Amino acid sequence: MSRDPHTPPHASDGQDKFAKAFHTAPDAMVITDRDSGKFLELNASFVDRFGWSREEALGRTSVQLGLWRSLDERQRMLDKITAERQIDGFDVTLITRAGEVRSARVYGCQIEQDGRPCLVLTVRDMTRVRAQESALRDSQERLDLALDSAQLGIWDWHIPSGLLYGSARAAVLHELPDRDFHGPFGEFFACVDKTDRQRMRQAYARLARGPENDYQFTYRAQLDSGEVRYLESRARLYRDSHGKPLRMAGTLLDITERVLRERSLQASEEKFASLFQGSPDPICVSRVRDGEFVEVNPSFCSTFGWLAEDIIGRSSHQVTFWADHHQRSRLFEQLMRDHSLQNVEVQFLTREGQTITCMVASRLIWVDRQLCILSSFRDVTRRLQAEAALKASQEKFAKAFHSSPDAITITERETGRYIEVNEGFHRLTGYRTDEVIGQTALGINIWADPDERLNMIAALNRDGFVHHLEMRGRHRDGTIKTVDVSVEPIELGGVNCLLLTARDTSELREAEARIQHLAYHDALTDLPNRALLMDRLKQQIALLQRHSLRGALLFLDLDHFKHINDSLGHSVGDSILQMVTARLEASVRQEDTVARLGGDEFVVLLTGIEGSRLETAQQVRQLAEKLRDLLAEPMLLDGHRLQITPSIGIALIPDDGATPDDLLKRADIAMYRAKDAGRNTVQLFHESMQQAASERLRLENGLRMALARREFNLHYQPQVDARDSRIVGAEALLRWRHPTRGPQSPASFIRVLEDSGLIVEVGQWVLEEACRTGARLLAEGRIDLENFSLSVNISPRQFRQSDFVERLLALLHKTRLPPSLLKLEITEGIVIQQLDDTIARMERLREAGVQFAMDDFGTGYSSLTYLKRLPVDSLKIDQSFVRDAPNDSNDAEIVRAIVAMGHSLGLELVAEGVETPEQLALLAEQGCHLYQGYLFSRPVPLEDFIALLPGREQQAT
Ligand SMILES: Nc1nc2c(ncn2[C@@H]2O[C@@H]3COP(=O)(O)O[C@H]4[C@@H](O)[C@H](n5cnc6c(=O)[nH]c(N)nc65)O[C@@H]4COP(=O)(O)O[C@H]3[C@H]2O)c(=O)[nH]1
Repeated sequence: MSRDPHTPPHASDGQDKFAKAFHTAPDAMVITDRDSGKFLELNASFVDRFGWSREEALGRTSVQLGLWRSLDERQRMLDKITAERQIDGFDVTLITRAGEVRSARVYGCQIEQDGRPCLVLTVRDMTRVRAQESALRDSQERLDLALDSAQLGIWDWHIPSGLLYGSARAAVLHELPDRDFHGPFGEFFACVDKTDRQRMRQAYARLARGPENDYQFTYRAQLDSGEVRYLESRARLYRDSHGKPLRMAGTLLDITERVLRERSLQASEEKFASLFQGSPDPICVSRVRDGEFVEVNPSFCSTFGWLAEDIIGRSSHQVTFWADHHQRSRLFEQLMRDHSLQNVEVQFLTREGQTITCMVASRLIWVDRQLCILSSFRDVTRRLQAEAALKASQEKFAKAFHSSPDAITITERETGRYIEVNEGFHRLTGYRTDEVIGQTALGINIWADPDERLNMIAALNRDGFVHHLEMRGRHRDGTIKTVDVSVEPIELGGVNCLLLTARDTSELREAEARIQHLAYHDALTDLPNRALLMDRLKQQIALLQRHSLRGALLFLDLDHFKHINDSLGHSVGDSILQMVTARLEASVRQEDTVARLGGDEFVVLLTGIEGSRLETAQQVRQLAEKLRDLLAEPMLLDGHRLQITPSIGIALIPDDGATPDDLLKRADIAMYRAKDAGRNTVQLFHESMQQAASERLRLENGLRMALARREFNLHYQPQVDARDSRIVGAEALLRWRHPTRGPQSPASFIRVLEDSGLIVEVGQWVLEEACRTGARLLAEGRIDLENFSLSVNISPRQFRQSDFVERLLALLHKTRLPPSLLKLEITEGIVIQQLDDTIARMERLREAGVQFAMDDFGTGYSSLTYLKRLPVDSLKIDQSFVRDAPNDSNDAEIVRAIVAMGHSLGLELVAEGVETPEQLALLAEQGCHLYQGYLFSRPVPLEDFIALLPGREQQAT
């Protein structure tokens, strides 16, 4: 570009040549006088560059021209030339005539010209170069700054030599010293993780194969500290003209933070995704713009019944998700305003249309640059239901608590203080709720027995609960009550409490005692009953045996009591039994037992009697006689003066039996014997009586089979009109012929039939047989409907059958016996019991034509009162009066009175048991002409009776 600036122009070497070079040099050149500094020569480039013309500059100095910005700089330059005789590129800053600042580099040397030391100076304008350099430097700095601020390191690998340049930053990133690296490739990348180095090689191999030249690779630098640094290398491969890799240069960036951030982001995204997917609560994302579901989790699907693919892409409106659209709009507005919603209770509809109540939380989020709503739901339907159920149950329990008839208290376990008591507690103790809350049971002295209280606490501590412990509690008025106590531990608001239930069992206990008493006592007389008697008897037998003492069992039966009961009514009967009780109790010792077995049967158990059997028997008999006399004392009841006599049977203990059953049976047997012996007597049991009792049993058993074996038949006793000895009727009388023992006495077997109840069945048979006979006699013309009646005895039990009337009418219908031919003989016993019912039955039968006769009239409590009301046709005068009437004026008087009564009531009179003409005469005298008795005929079998009847021809006449 220019000649060597060190070579000054030399006059002696051809002045023109040098001058030309001097003047045409592109750099500014001057020759100055060394000592004065004045310009001696200058070239055109100087004029060009500095603006001073040759004329202006020659003879003047650079200082005079104001070329220097810094005179110090000029001086340093001059000093350097002086010292070194030349300068080879001294950078200076000069100023042109126009004031422009120029960077220049000065070359120069000292020469001799005309004997004067001169300086030849070449001033090369470096302004542009400097500007370029500065710009370069600036851009380098900016690059460095950028790289630095980007934290980029740079590297440059010369592939053929394997040498690598790395910037200080790149070096530091590789944990190399903090300066530029110049060294082998391997050394630079020594810290790269082994596997990454392998990958790096592969990546380079791929790159080297071309055609790509850009390279990006992330690898891990293993630091000495054990940490790992992630570095991202971006580079470009430069190839030679043959395409062979020549150079590779690029940057290096520490992306550890980013990698870690990305990783944690990824982890958090995964976490969120798994939270979203795995959340037990339903979650959905819906778009604000159109309300469409963007994402739903599995719980959402299972809760609301939608498949994800069915609901995603559809709006909540389209799938009818909200139960209340107004609420939806309201909440949407609120969400838009507040950006979030917290725990709002909302009702949604499932796919099946079922309502589910949820607590909903929503907030706005951005998903793929779209504003969305993230909502999570908590299904509280069950909880609300459970809460409602709990509330209901709490209310129920509160109700139960307060309305319970039992006393219920809740106390704090630690202090024993009452927290709650109910109305039942008030009733039981007298304390009101407000008086006891905060108090303790001990404080208000609720428990009557401190030991019982301690027992309860011990049981509670031992078993954890108390169930049905009987305790005694104290009412505030001091009364003690038996209570059944149960205690359960409960927890209330984290506080250990005790729930105590106390039931007042005082009444229950009393009732139990009453029941117990009733079980062992007779309700009417409050005497021990059979069970208690047997119990005491058992004890006494053992006791007496142990002490070799004797005792006795007295069996009392009131004579004709049934009759009294029937005739005067139950209340009179009851009063009699109570009076008998009082009399019995008053006449025995405290240790003796008076018991009632039922009906009119009493038992007296006498104990602790000393002496032989004989002595005891005597003693007991005396007492029994005393009792008999006492009971026989008249009683005044309901205006009636009554006399009750007992029949008493005695069994001695242990002589007559070793068991309660045996003793009672034997006393009973003795009592029967007393009855048989005419009543109002005392009988001591004797072995022979056992036989009589056995006989009775045998009789009963025989009777049970008699009907089936056809052992019964009927005898007929004529009823006669004495005036013309005409048979006007007959009484059918039952007869029993035992297969081996022959005919049995009706007097004994009829009583057994009645006692055993067999009379109902047998009586029916009698009626049937009698009706058939009557019908036959009528059919055969042996009797006359107008002048004959057939009497049949009806026992009270038979008459009391509920369907007696219907049965009889049916029977009459069946046998075709005209009802008017039948006459039912009833006793006062039938009549008195339930008088109205009796009359009603009799009326019904009488309407059908059946007649009634009152049997045994005079023996009972024959009273005009009821006789007037009874629809009877005839009275039968009992044979006991008839028998003695001729000799006994008393009986004759009774007969007269009965006949008079009969006549005044318009009743027919039939006298029974007429055996003698005297009797008949007396009756006739009184005006009673109809009779029945041996005088005319005994009861006879049917054929014999028929024989007594007048022949048909006779009858017809
Ligand atoms: N000494 C004596 N006795 C005479 C005389 N004339 C009749 N008799 C007896 O007096 C009883 C009259 O019957 P009753 O008073 O109804 O007394 C009857 C009656 O109450 C009852 N009876 C008899 N047959 C039946 C029956 O089929 N059903 C029911 N329920 N009771 C019957 O048995 C009782 C006794 O019957 P019988 O032993 O047959 O005794 C009969 C009869 O044989 C006489 O001149 N002198």
